[in-house]
Formats: sequence, C-alpha cells, structure tokens
Amino acid sequence: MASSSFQALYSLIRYARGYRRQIITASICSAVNKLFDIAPEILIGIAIDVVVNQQSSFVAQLGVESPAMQITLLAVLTFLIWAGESIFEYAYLILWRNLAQQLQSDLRQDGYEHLQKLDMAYFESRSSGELISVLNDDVNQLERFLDGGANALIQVFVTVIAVGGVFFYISPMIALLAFTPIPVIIYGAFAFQKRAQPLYDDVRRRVGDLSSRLANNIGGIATIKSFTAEKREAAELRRISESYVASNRAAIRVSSAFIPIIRMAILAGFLATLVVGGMQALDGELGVGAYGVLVFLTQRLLWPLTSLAGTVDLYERAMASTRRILGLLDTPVTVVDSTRGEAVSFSVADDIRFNAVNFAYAQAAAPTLRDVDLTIEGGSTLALVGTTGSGKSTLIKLLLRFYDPSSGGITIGSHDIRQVSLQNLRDAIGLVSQDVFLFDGSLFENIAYARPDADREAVEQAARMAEAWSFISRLPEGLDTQIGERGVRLSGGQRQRISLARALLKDPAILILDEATSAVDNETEAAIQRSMVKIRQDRTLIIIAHRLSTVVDADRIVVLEDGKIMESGSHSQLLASNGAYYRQWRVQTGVHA
Ligand SMILES: Nc1ncnc2c1ncn2[C@@H]1O[C@H](COP(=O)(O)OP(=O)(O)OP(=O)(O)O)[C@@H](O)[C@H]1O
Repeated sequence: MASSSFQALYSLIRYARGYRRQIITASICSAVNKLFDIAPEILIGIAIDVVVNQQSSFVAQLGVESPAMQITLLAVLTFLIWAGESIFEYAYLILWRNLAQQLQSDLRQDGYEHLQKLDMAYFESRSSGELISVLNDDVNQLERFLDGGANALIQVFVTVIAVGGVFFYISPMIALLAFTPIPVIIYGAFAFQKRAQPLYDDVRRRVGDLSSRLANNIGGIATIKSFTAEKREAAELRRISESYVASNRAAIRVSSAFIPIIRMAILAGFLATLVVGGMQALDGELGVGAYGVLVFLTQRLLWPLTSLAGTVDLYERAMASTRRILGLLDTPVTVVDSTRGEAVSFSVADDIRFNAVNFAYAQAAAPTLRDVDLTIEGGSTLALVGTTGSGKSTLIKLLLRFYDPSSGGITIGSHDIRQVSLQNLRDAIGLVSQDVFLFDGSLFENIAYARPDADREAVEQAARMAEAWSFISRLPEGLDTQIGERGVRLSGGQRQRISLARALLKDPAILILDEATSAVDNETEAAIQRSMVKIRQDRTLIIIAHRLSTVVDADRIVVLEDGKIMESGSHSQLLASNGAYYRQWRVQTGVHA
C-alpha cells in the first residue's frame, strides 16, 4: 500500500496510464489557458506604454508607428487572447471532468471485480459498510480532486514559471523580491501536507466506521426494534459521528491556518514589488508600463497561491482515499484461480475425495477440521451430521473453495480442485446454504439467477420440485412477485424453498443442502422428502441436517465431532453400532431402536 501522498499520486498515475494521452492533452489545455489568462495584464502594461511613449513605445519598436494603429493592434490581440482563453478553458474543463468520470468508474469497477475475487476471510475481517465506503465515498473524493484540483495545481505551476519569466525580463531585482514568498509558500505547503496526511487518513477511516455502523444497523433494524435498542443505537451512531466530526475538525484546524500564513507571505512580496518598483519608476529606471505590468502580475502570481491551500487540501483528501482504493486493489488473492486453460466438466460419476484435510480459520484458536479423510461416491447421497460447530459447513466451504485447506487436498474425479478453474468447479456444484440470500427482485429473477436464460416453464418446474409452487401460485402476481431486499417479504420457509428451487434449476452434478429444510413445516418437509427421490437422481447429493429423520435414507451418514470424523455408515449400521449417532437418534425420536 502506498504510504506517502506522493507515492499514492505516483501509483494513481501508473494506474491511469491507459489515459496518458488524455492526461497530457488536458494538462496542455490547462497550461495554455493559464498563459492566455495572464496575458491581458501584460497587454494593459503595453497599452499604458503606448499612451505614455506613443511613437517610441515598445510596440512602435516592433514596427507599428501610429499610436492609433498600436491601440487597434492591442485590441485585436486582446480579442484573440480572450477567445483563446475561453476555448482552452472549455477544453480543459471537458477533458479533466471526463477523465475524472472515466477514472472513477474504472476504479470502482476494478475495485469491485477485485473484491469479488478475494477469499471469504477477507470479507469476514471487514464490514460491508466499510467496503462500500471505499467503493463509493473514496472513489468520489478522488473524482472531486480530478474535477478541479489537478487543473488548479498545473495552473499554479504554469503561473509561477510564466510570470517569473516576464519578471526577470523586466527587472531581475524586483523579480527576486516578488519571488521571495514562494519558497515560504512551498515550504508551508509541504509542512501542511505532512501534518494533514495522517489527519485525512484518520478522517477516511472514520467515514468507513460510520458507513459500517449504518449498514449494520439498517440490516439489523428488526433486532434493534425487538430489543427496543433504538436509543442506545442512536447514541452509538452519534458517538461515531462525533468522532468523525472531531477528526475532520483537527484537519480543518490545520488546513485553515495555511491560508492566513500564505496570505502574509504574499503581502510581503506584493509590498516589495509595489515599493521598490514604485521607487525605480519615480527615478525613471523603470517605465510606467513595465511598473504597471509588475504590479498587476504580482497579484496574478501571488494571489492564486492562496488557493493552493484549498487545492493541496483537496489533494491530501484525495490521496488518503487513493491509498484506501489502491490498498483494496493490491490485496492479494489467496484462493488463486487455476491458470490451466483446459475446461473440465464434472459428472455424477465423479467421486469426491477429502484427503487428510486440515483447516483452521485465520482468527480461530484451534483447527476446525482435523485429518478429514472422506470419499463420497459419485451419484450417492451422503449425510453429514454432528453437533453444532463440529465443522460440517466448513467442509462444504472447502469443497467450493471459499477457502483452501491448510494441508491435504480435495479431488473430484481425477482432478485436484485447485487445478480446475473456479468457474468449472462451482458450475458443477449447487449449494443451498444455511443462510439463504435472496436478491431484491421478483421470484422469477431469484430462481432464474442460477440460469439467466431459463424460461418460465423451467423455473416453474424447479419451484414445483422444491415444493415452492403451491405458495407461489397463490400469490396474486405469482412468479412476478417482488420479494424485497434479501427476500424480506417472504417467510423463512418460503425463502428456503426459493433457494432450493434456484439450486435445482442449476441442475448441478453435485448438490449440497446445508440445513436446507430447517425452516419448513413438517408437512412441507415430508413433501420435500418425497421430491428427494427425484432430486437424488443422477447427481451426488450431500445433506447436512440436524433433524436425523431427514437423513435416514442417505446411502451413508458421516458423524463429525469437533472437526473429526467419528462414525460413518448407513442409518441401520450406525444405530447398531451404539455410538453418538445412536444416542442422538434416541434423543430426537424418543425411540429405543
Ligand atoms: N469464518 C469463520 N471464522 C472463524 N471461525 C469460524 C468461521 N466460521 C465458522 N467458524 C468456526 O468453525 C467451527 C465450525 O463451524 P461450521 O459452521 O463448520 O459448523 P457446523 O458443523 O456447520 O455447525 P452448525 O451445525 O451449527 O451449522 C465453529 O466452531 C465456528 O465457530
């Protein structure tokens, strides 16, 4: 991650290398516009010179003798310069603003696409609100700088060089006097930048905290209400908001001090030009026109430098944001997609093998899976049971490569899953997970998410198989019913069935049902069990369930305990062996088998 603002800017320029031509053209337009912008001051000086010196004026020496002609010539030049200034202003505004738009869109897109590649551990250590604040607020902050700040910096630079040139041409001594504040200003800008940088980093962090809290609370509004925790939560939000305000206040204090300091330095330079130049003009050493040019130009040189404070401020804020965005883009992808080009398609005949798999979550004290050796025959139905937290879902997450094992490996058929593209691997697996996630949209869109080209008939068939059709067909708008964010307008059991229909529509070779029917009533459960005969056909099925009655028909049941396989066998074998499964069965059914 880039540490200083200059490094951040350098990284940003490298990132934007595809826009090099556009950046150069925009910079040239900014520079030319500035040259045209300061030219009228010189023309005023020349006009005074024409009026005072007439036939012996500066313009007369260029060959135009008549003073009236000289004035006309100046008028034409003024017109051209103003026209040129306007044209180039138009050009740089368009170029910088469009560049800002393109870059912000690219950064957000790249940031999002990179985010999608990161492993689940990354998301577990960050809140969604924080990530959204990087992709929205930080990207917008950068856009704001590119909209106006980049142009302002270039124009200040051009002013100093161009005005400096004219000054040295007219009077090197006064030039030195007028330029004395510049080192002070530049030193001030650097000192400001150094002090402001950590403050702005802190401001950006607080924005992240704030968004994260907001996203969390809005998502958890039902819980807040049920615990009547509104006051507590409002107070907490106020606390985070206030620490954001305090953090900004610290940055404002530093940035506000910058302008008055620069102003005083400028005043010194301006007074020096006014007094020393005036004395020289009185002594006849300096022409009246030249004196006019110097006084006007000192204004043009020094006053824009006051805006430097605002620009550097904008720049600092933007670089704090850039560091966060580039930090996201630089986050290494740990679950690396296979680079082998060959496409692999898995079939129901492929066995799934966990070979001596060990796994520990990044923040966990103890390993979650220990020496798991497990073969799931292609086309069979395997049930994973065991106490909560024993590692059943984790096993599935490894199969989908949400994480990679710490040691050991997983194969499907003859392929190590790390050697297969994530696309091929995940295409072969359908997952109905414990926490169902539905998207804001219609029921049809949610089921067809598995296969966006599916027609209504296929969607209906999948819904029927998932026992979802009876409730869908009773809805006034049927499949076109809008279900709200995360499917809030559906019941828990309905959400599970939509999620099951979605997985069935995918028609994968391997189907995983992780507590997929825990929220449906007994009758629906029984109906789903009947559908199961069809669902099991032509695919490998892995069921995770707490209700053992739902797994009795499985070809094989594996009992996991504390990350280790304790027992395995068919329902009757496990009952006969009198182990953990048997005890659990007795608790759940109250039957002594
Ligand atoms: N992202 C994570 N980071 C750290 N620890 C985790 C994470 N996810 C799960 N764990 C821990 O890993 C262990 C196994 O979790 P897992 O979800 O695999 O259990 P499970 O057998 O599916 O449980 P349940 O039946 O309750 O769903 C638990 O102790 C849990 O606290």
